[in-house]
Amino acid sequence: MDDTAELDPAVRSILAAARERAGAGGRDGGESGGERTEDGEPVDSDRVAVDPRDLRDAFERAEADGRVPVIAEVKPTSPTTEGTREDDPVELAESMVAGGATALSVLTEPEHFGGSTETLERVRAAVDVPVLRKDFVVAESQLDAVESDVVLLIARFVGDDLADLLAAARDRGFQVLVEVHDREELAAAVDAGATIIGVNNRDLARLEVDLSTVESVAPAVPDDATLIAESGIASPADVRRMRAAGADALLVGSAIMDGDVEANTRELTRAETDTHSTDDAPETRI
Ligand SMILES: O=C(O)c1ccccc1NCC(=O)[C@H](O)[C@H](O)COP(=O)(O)O
Repeated sequence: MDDTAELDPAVRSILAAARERAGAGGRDGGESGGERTEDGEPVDSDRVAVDPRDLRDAFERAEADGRVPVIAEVKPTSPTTEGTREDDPVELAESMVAGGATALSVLTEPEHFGGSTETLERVRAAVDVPVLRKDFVVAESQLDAVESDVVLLIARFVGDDLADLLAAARDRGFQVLVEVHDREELAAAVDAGATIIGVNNRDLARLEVDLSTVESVAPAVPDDATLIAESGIASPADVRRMRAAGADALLVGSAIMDGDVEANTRELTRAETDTHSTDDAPETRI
Protein backbone atom coordinates (compact mmCIF):
# COMPACT_ATOMS: atom_id res chain seq x y z
CA MET A 1 0.00 0.00 0.00
CA ASP A 2 1.22 3.49 -0.59
CA ASP A 3 -0.55 5.49 2.07
CA THR A 4 2.59 6.01 4.11
CA ALA A 5 2.28 9.82 4.07
CA GLU A 6 -0.67 9.51 6.48
CA LEU A 7 1.32 7.49 8.97
CA ASP A 8 3.12 8.51 12.14
CA PRO A 9 6.83 8.98 11.25
CA ALA A 10 7.79 6.06 13.51
CA VAL A 11 5.44 3.74 11.62
CA ARG A 12 6.72 5.03 8.26
CA SER A 13 10.21 4.21 9.42
CA ILE A 14 9.12 0.71 10.60
CA LEU A 15 7.55 0.00 7.21
CA ALA A 16 10.56 1.29 5.28
CA ALA A 17 12.81 -0.97 7.35
CA ALA A 18 10.49 -3.95 6.75
CA ARG A 19 10.53 -3.34 3.01
CA GLU A 20 14.29 -3.06 3.07
CA ARG A 21 14.59 -6.38 4.94
CA ALA A 22 12.17 -7.99 2.48
CA GLY A 23 14.29 -6.70 -0.39
CA ALA A 24 17.35 -8.18 1.26
CA GLY A 25 15.81 -11.63 1.25
CA GLY A 26 13.49 -11.22 4.21
CA ARG A 27 16.06 -12.27 6.74
CA ASP A 28 16.41 -10.50 10.06
CA GLY A 29 19.21 -7.95 10.00
CA GLY A 30 19.34 -7.89 6.20
CA GLU A 31 21.44 -10.98 5.69
CA SER A 32 21.78 -12.48 2.24
CA GLY A 33 18.72 -14.72 2.66
CA GLY A 34 20.33 -17.92 1.49
CA GLU A 35 20.24 -19.57 -1.90
CA ARG A 36 17.72 -18.09 -4.37
CA THR A 37 16.29 -18.96 -7.78
CA GLU A 38 16.94 -16.80 -10.87
CA ASP A 39 13.69 -14.97 -10.07
CA GLY A 40 14.95 -14.08 -6.61
CA GLU A 41 12.62 -16.56 -4.87
CA PRO A 42 14.06 -18.68 -2.06
CA VAL A 43 14.91 -22.19 -3.18
CA ASP A 44 12.75 -24.85 -1.54
CA SER A 45 15.36 -25.71 1.06
CA ASP A 46 14.98 -22.14 2.38
CA ARG A 47 11.22 -22.37 2.77
CA VAL A 48 10.15 -22.94 6.34
CA ALA A 49 7.76 -25.79 7.08
CA VAL A 50 6.11 -25.41 10.46
CA ASP A 51 4.40 -27.99 12.63
CA PRO A 52 2.49 -25.47 14.73
CA ARG A 53 1.18 -25.60 18.28
CA ASP A 54 -2.55 -24.98 17.90
CA LEU A 55 -3.60 -21.52 19.08
CA ARG A 56 -7.31 -22.21 19.36
CA ASP A 57 -6.72 -25.41 21.34
CA ALA A 58 -4.54 -23.41 23.71
CA PHE A 59 -7.32 -20.83 24.18
CA GLU A 60 -9.79 -23.63 24.94
CA ARG A 61 -7.44 -25.16 27.52
CA ALA A 62 -7.04 -21.80 29.23
CA GLU A 63 -10.81 -21.28 29.39
CA ALA A 64 -11.28 -24.78 30.82
CA ASP A 65 -8.66 -23.91 33.41
CA GLY A 66 -10.41 -20.65 34.43
CA ARG A 67 -7.78 -18.39 32.84
CA VAL A 68 -8.53 -15.57 30.44
CA PRO A 69 -6.65 -16.47 27.23
CA VAL A 70 -3.84 -13.92 27.10
CA ILE A 71 -1.09 -13.70 24.50
CA ALA A 72 1.72 -12.03 26.43
CA GLU A 73 4.15 -10.04 24.33
CA VAL A 74 7.90 -10.02 24.78
CA LYS A 75 8.38 -6.37 23.81
CA PRO A 76 11.76 -4.99 24.93
CA THR A 77 10.95 -1.50 23.59
CA SER A 78 8.73 0.28 21.09
CA PRO A 79 8.20 3.72 19.60
CA THR A 80 5.68 4.45 22.37
CA THR A 81 7.74 3.06 25.28
CA GLU A 82 10.47 4.85 27.20
CA GLY A 83 13.73 2.93 27.51
CA THR A 84 14.52 -0.69 26.76
CA ARG A 85 13.99 -3.72 29.00
CA GLU A 86 17.30 -5.56 28.95
CA ASP A 87 16.25 -8.80 30.75
CA ASP A 88 16.84 -12.11 29.01
CA PRO A 89 13.77 -12.58 26.76
CA VAL A 90 13.67 -16.30 27.62
CA GLU A 91 13.38 -15.51 31.33
CA LEU A 92 10.65 -12.97 30.57
CA ALA A 93 8.82 -15.53 28.44
CA GLU A 94 9.04 -18.22 31.13
CA SER A 95 7.70 -15.74 33.71
CA MET A 96 4.76 -14.96 31.42
CA VAL A 97 3.93 -18.65 31.08
CA ALA A 98 4.28 -19.09 34.86
CA GLY A 99 1.79 -16.23 35.23
CA GLY A 100 -0.74 -18.10 33.09
CA ALA A 101 -0.12 -16.77 29.59
CA THR A 102 -1.80 -18.99 27.01
CA ALA A 103 0.52 -17.99 24.19
CA LEU A 104 3.39 -15.61 23.61
CA SER A 105 4.06 -12.92 21.08
CA VAL A 106 7.70 -12.22 20.29
CA LEU A 107 8.79 -9.13 18.41
CA THR A 108 11.28 -9.95 15.68
CA GLU A 109 11.48 -6.37 14.37
CA PRO A 110 15.04 -5.33 15.25
CA GLU A 111 15.27 -1.59 14.71
CA HIS A 112 12.25 -0.17 16.53
CA PHE A 113 11.23 -2.96 18.95
CA GLY A 114 14.55 -4.54 19.98
CA GLY A 115 13.49 -7.92 18.63
CA SER A 116 15.22 -10.60 16.58
CA THR A 117 14.51 -13.94 14.95
CA GLU A 118 17.11 -15.46 17.25
CA THR A 119 15.11 -14.30 20.28
CA LEU A 120 12.01 -15.96 18.87
CA GLU A 121 13.87 -19.23 18.28
CA ARG A 122 15.24 -19.24 21.82
CA VAL A 123 11.85 -18.42 23.36
CA ARG A 124 9.99 -21.01 21.29
CA ALA A 125 12.51 -23.69 22.27
CA ALA A 126 12.07 -22.83 25.95
CA VAL A 127 8.26 -22.88 26.24
CA ASP A 128 5.49 -25.22 25.14
CA VAL A 129 2.81 -22.65 24.32
CA PRO A 130 2.10 -21.28 20.83
CA VAL A 131 4.36 -18.40 19.81
CA LEU A 132 3.32 -15.56 17.53
CA ARG A 133 5.96 -13.89 15.41
CA LYS A 134 5.27 -10.17 15.74
CA ASP A 135 6.76 -8.31 12.80
CA PHE A 136 5.76 -6.19 9.87
CA VAL A 137 5.56 -8.80 7.12
CA VAL A 138 5.00 -7.17 3.74
CA ALA A 139 6.52 -9.76 1.38
CA GLU A 140 6.47 -13.55 1.09
CA SER A 141 10.25 -13.80 1.48
CA GLN A 142 9.94 -12.54 5.08
CA LEU A 143 7.88 -15.59 6.01
CA ASP A 144 10.98 -17.74 5.66
CA ALA A 145 13.02 -15.80 8.19
CA VAL A 146 12.10 -18.03 11.14
CA GLU A 147 9.64 -20.71 12.32
CA SER A 148 6.79 -19.76 14.64
CA ASP A 149 3.34 -21.12 15.38
CA VAL A 150 1.52 -17.99 14.26
CA VAL A 151 2.49 -15.07 12.02
CA LEU A 152 0.96 -11.62 11.91
CA LEU A 153 -0.32 -9.93 8.78
CA ILE A 154 -1.48 -6.33 9.20
CA ALA A 155 -4.32 -5.66 6.75
CA ARG A 156 -3.49 -1.98 6.42
CA PHE A 157 0.10 -2.66 5.40
CA VAL A 158 -0.36 -5.58 3.03
CA GLY A 159 -3.45 -4.25 1.23
CA ASP A 160 -4.32 -6.22 -1.91
CA ASP A 161 -1.59 -8.78 -1.17
CA LEU A 162 -3.44 -10.08 1.89
CA ALA A 163 -5.02 -13.17 0.31
CA ASP A 164 -1.75 -14.21 -1.37
CA LEU A 165 0.31 -13.71 1.79
CA LEU A 166 -2.30 -15.56 3.85
CA ALA A 167 -2.09 -18.51 1.45
CA ALA A 168 1.72 -18.39 1.39
CA ALA A 169 1.84 -18.41 5.19
CA ARG A 170 -0.64 -21.30 5.46
CA ASP A 171 1.31 -23.24 2.82
CA ARG A 172 4.26 -23.14 5.20
CA GLY A 173 2.11 -24.41 8.09
CA PHE A 174 1.68 -21.11 9.94
CA GLN A 175 -1.55 -20.09 11.61
CA VAL A 176 -2.21 -16.48 10.64
CA LEU A 177 -3.39 -13.61 12.80
CA VAL A 178 -4.79 -10.92 10.52
CA GLU A 179 -4.84 -7.55 12.23
CA VAL A 180 -7.43 -4.87 11.45
CA HIS A 181 -8.35 -1.52 12.93
CA ASP A 182 -11.75 -0.74 11.42
CA ARG A 183 -14.71 -2.42 9.73
CA GLU A 184 -13.40 -1.79 6.22
CA GLU A 185 -10.17 -3.64 6.99
CA LEU A 186 -12.21 -6.35 8.71
CA ALA A 187 -14.29 -6.88 5.55
CA ALA A 188 -11.07 -7.19 3.52
CA ALA A 189 -9.67 -9.68 6.04
CA VAL A 190 -12.81 -11.82 5.97
CA ASP A 191 -12.90 -11.71 2.15
CA ALA A 192 -9.29 -12.89 2.09
CA GLY A 193 -10.23 -15.87 4.27
CA ALA A 194 -8.91 -14.79 7.67
CA THR A 195 -10.17 -16.92 10.56
CA ILE A 196 -8.06 -15.50 13.39
CA ILE A 197 -8.71 -11.79 13.53
CA GLY A 198 -6.97 -9.24 15.74
CA VAL A 199 -8.59 -5.88 16.28
CA ASN A 200 -5.87 -3.42 17.24
CA ASN A 201 -6.98 -0.66 19.59
CA ARG A 202 -3.82 1.22 18.52
CA ASP A 203 -4.35 3.36 15.45
CA LEU A 204 -1.15 2.73 13.52
CA ALA A 205 -1.54 6.01 11.65
CA ARG A 206 -1.33 8.13 14.81
CA LEU A 207 -0.30 5.60 17.48
CA GLU A 208 -3.26 6.57 19.66
CA VAL A 209 -4.96 3.83 21.68
CA ASP A 210 -8.72 3.66 22.18
CA LEU A 211 -10.34 0.54 23.65
CA SER A 212 -13.65 1.44 22.04
CA THR A 213 -12.10 0.32 18.72
CA VAL A 214 -12.68 -3.34 19.64
CA GLU A 215 -16.16 -2.50 20.89
CA SER A 216 -17.10 -0.93 17.57
CA VAL A 217 -15.50 -3.55 15.27
CA ALA A 218 -16.24 -6.77 17.21
CA PRO A 219 -19.97 -6.99 16.35
CA ALA A 220 -19.03 -7.36 12.66
CA VAL A 221 -16.56 -10.20 13.24
CA PRO A 222 -18.06 -13.50 11.99
CA ASP A 223 -19.15 -15.84 14.81
CA ASP A 224 -16.88 -18.62 13.63
CA ALA A 225 -13.77 -16.42 13.63
CA THR A 226 -11.46 -16.16 16.64
CA LEU A 227 -11.31 -12.57 17.85
CA ILE A 228 -8.23 -11.21 19.59
CA ALA A 229 -8.30 -7.75 21.20
CA GLU A 230 -4.90 -6.07 20.86
CA SER A 231 -3.12 -3.15 22.54
CA GLY A 232 -3.83 -0.77 25.38
CA ILE A 233 -5.12 -3.42 27.78
CA ALA A 234 -3.64 -2.45 31.14
CA SER A 235 -5.90 -3.62 33.97
CA PRO A 236 -8.33 -6.38 34.97
CA ALA A 237 -11.14 -3.93 34.21
CA ASP A 238 -9.79 -3.53 30.66
CA VAL A 239 -9.66 -7.32 30.32
CA ARG A 240 -13.29 -7.65 31.36
CA ARG A 241 -14.26 -4.79 29.05
CA MET A 242 -12.63 -6.47 26.03
CA ARG A 243 -14.16 -9.84 26.91
CA ALA A 244 -17.59 -8.23 27.26
CA ALA A 245 -17.07 -6.81 23.76
CA GLY A 246 -16.59 -10.36 22.46
CA ALA A 247 -12.84 -10.96 22.54
CA ASP A 248 -11.88 -14.64 22.68
CA ALA A 249 -8.36 -13.67 23.70
CA LEU A 250 -6.23 -10.61 24.42
CA LEU A 251 -2.79 -9.55 23.23
CA VAL A 252 -0.95 -7.57 25.90
CA GLY A 253 2.55 -6.12 25.76
CA SER A 254 3.41 -2.93 27.63
CA ALA A 255 1.31 -3.53 30.76
CA ILE A 256 2.91 -6.95 31.27
CA MET A 257 6.45 -5.80 30.48
CA ASP A 258 6.27 -2.93 32.99
CA GLY A 259 7.44 -4.33 36.35
CA ASP A 260 6.93 -7.88 37.65
CA VAL A 261 6.11 -9.78 34.47
CA GLU A 262 4.77 -12.91 36.18
CA ALA A 263 2.54 -10.98 38.61
CA ASN A 264 1.29 -8.66 35.86
CA THR A 265 0.40 -11.64 33.65
CA ARG A 266 -1.30 -13.47 36.52
CA GLU A 267 -3.43 -10.47 37.38
CA LEU A 268 -4.72 -10.19 33.81
CA THR A 269 -5.23 -13.91 33.23
CA ARG A 270 -7.25 -14.12 36.47
CA ALA A 271 -9.30 -10.99 35.83
CA GLU A 272 -12.53 -13.00 35.57
CA THR A 273 -11.96 -15.19 38.62
CA ASP A 274 -10.10 -13.02 41.17
CA THR A 275 -12.85 -10.93 42.68
CA HIS A 276 -10.32 -9.09 44.86
CA SER A 277 -8.06 -8.08 41.95
CA THR A 278 -7.36 -4.37 41.76
CA ASP A 279 -8.56 -2.51 38.71
CA ASP A 280 -5.48 -0.29 38.71
CA ALA A 281 -3.09 -0.50 35.79
CA PRO A 282 -0.13 -2.74 36.79
CA GLU A 283 2.34 0.14 36.69
CA THR A 284 0.40 2.02 39.36
CA ARG A 285 0.71 -0.83 41.87
CA ILE A 286 3.48 -1.00 44.43
O1 LIG B 1 3.47 -0.48 20.51
C1 LIG B 1 3.92 0.44 19.80
O2 LIG B 1 4.50 1.44 20.25
C2 LIG B 1 3.77 0.37 18.31
C3 LIG B 1 4.25 1.41 17.55
C4 LIG B 1 4.15 1.35 16.17
C5 LIG B 1 3.57 0.27 15.56
C6 LIG B 1 3.09 -0.79 16.32
C7 LIG B 1 3.18 -0.75 17.68
N1 LIG B 1 2.72 -1.79 18.46
C8 LIG B 1 2.28 -3.02 17.90
C9 LIG B 1 1.33 -3.76 18.70
O3 LIG B 1 0.41 -4.25 18.09
C10 LIG B 1 1.51 -3.96 20.16
O4 LIG B 1 2.85 -4.25 20.42
C11 LIG B 1 0.65 -5.05 20.78
O5 LIG B 1 -0.66 -5.02 20.34
C12 LIG B 1 0.67 -4.89 22.32
O6 LIG B 1 0.22 -3.59 22.64
P1 LIG B 1 0.39 -3.02 24.12
O7 LIG B 1 -0.25 -3.97 25.06
O8 LIG B 1 -0.34 -1.71 24.09
O9 LIG B 1 1.83 -2.87 24.35
